[in-house]
This record gives sequence, structure tokens and C-alpha cells, in this order.
Amino acid sequence: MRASLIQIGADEGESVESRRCRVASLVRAEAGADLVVLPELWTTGAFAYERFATEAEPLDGPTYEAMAKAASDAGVWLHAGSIPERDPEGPLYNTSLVFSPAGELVAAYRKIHRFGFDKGEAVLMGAGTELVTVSLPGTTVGVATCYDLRFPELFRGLVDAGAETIVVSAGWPERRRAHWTLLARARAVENQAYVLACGTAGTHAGVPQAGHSIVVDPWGEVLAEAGGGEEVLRVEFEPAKVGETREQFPALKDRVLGVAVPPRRD
Ligand SMILES: O=C(O)CCC(=O)C(=O)O
Repeated sequence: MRASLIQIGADEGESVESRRCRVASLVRAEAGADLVVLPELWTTGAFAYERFATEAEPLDGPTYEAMAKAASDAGVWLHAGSIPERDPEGPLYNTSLVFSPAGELVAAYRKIHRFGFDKGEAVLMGAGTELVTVSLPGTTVGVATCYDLRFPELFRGLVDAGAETIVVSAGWPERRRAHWTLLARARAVENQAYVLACGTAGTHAGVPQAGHSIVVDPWGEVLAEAGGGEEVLRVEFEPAKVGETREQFPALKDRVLGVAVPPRRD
């Protein structure tokens, strides 16, 4: 399976409309790949909080239109990263969109773990409540977004739902780059799954981005890793390796569920 992770920047000097056109061309240029992945909130930048409301769009808005067309023009499965979604009946959501090679929207995932503690996304957006998987030929893909990477139970839930490849779309800051790499590898090892994690480049809203998009195999080996700037990270991987790894080293079968938790003593 050939995957291309398009690590772009979300610089304020570029309008959202021209970035959308640029990203659509980059996706089209990946014709021949099976799966193309974009980062989190690439229209606005994940830290450009004041732009979430002004640039929010309905699920079938301009980013949907452009990405559906780019996916079908290129004939690829496209994880189009996330948009600030405006739900007419609710709050904003940080929503990832996945398109088939025919340009149909096959999944929308509202980020479950919102980042920012008492500010930013955590207060400006609503939390998703549903795990999302998508069946691609040869592998089932689980969908996660940025801060979700810190929550192993979400990934285990995706594995329980059949995920063998987990795509993480992110806008991870440079300051915690070491966590990004470590957590991507940890999630791959503990779930014996491929992890394809696509971040952003450059700086937006004054926050330098880590870049370093990464693809990790089910044994925890790094198959490919980007640098810090804009880059298309291309990788070829073998989905059957998930089943082989799980069979040869069947740690997932040794899970002990429902262990009693003692009361806290503090
Ligand atoms: O967990 C982190 O360090 C970064 C998370 C983040 O930037 C996000 O979810 O937007």
C-alpha cells in the first residue's frame, strides 16, 4: 500500500482559499498513491483560535467540495485532515473528513480529546463522542486527531473496532516534538498497528510546528519520517504485517479486562 502524507504549513500570509487550491493540487499530484493524508485544521492552523469561528464551514462546505474533487481526480483514498465544522444545531467541532477514490465522503470524525485545558479548542469546540473506522481495500483504518495521541484507550478502542492502520492528523507544536515521536511509536507497538501521523510545518499563530510526520510499523520501527518544513512523505507498507505481528507475538490476546482498581488513598 502506498501512502503520501502531505505536511503543509498554515501560514497566515496565505489565504484559506489559495491554500485550499494549493492543497488540492498537491493531492492531485499524488495520483498513484492508495492513501493520501493531510494534517489537522490546515485551513486555519490548529492554534489560530480566533479563526475557528470565522473560517468554520458546514460538513459539505468549500473544503469538502475541493477535497472530494481532488480525491476523485487523483483516484485516491483521502484523509483530508480536519476542518472547523459548523454544526447548525450545535457547537463547532474539529472534524476530520475521509473520502473514497470516487470522491464520496465515507467518514467524518469529530475529535474526542480537545486540546487547550481552559482555553483554545477545549472551550471553543465541542467534543466528539464516536470512534471512527473506515474499511479500505486491505486494511481497516482508525481515525484519530492530534491530542488524541496521548490517550491510549482511544487507540485500543479503535483496535477493538478492527483498526489495523491508524491515521493521526495533527498540528503538533515543536516544543513537544519528542512526545510526538515517542507516542506515535508507543501507539504502534502497543496496538501492533501501523501509525501514519501527519503534522503541519512552519509557524502559525506564533506557535512553531513540529512537522516530522511519521510512519511507524506494527513492530514500532519508523518506516519514514519528514523533516520540519513542507514536505510530502511517501511510504510503501504491507498491511498483512499487522496480522503477522499479532500472530507471532500475540500480546493483544493477553489483555486482562476489568481489573479491580483500589480506592485512592490521597
Ligand atoms: O498534546 C500536545 O502536546 C499537542 C496537542 C495539540 O496541539 C492539539 O491537539 O491540537
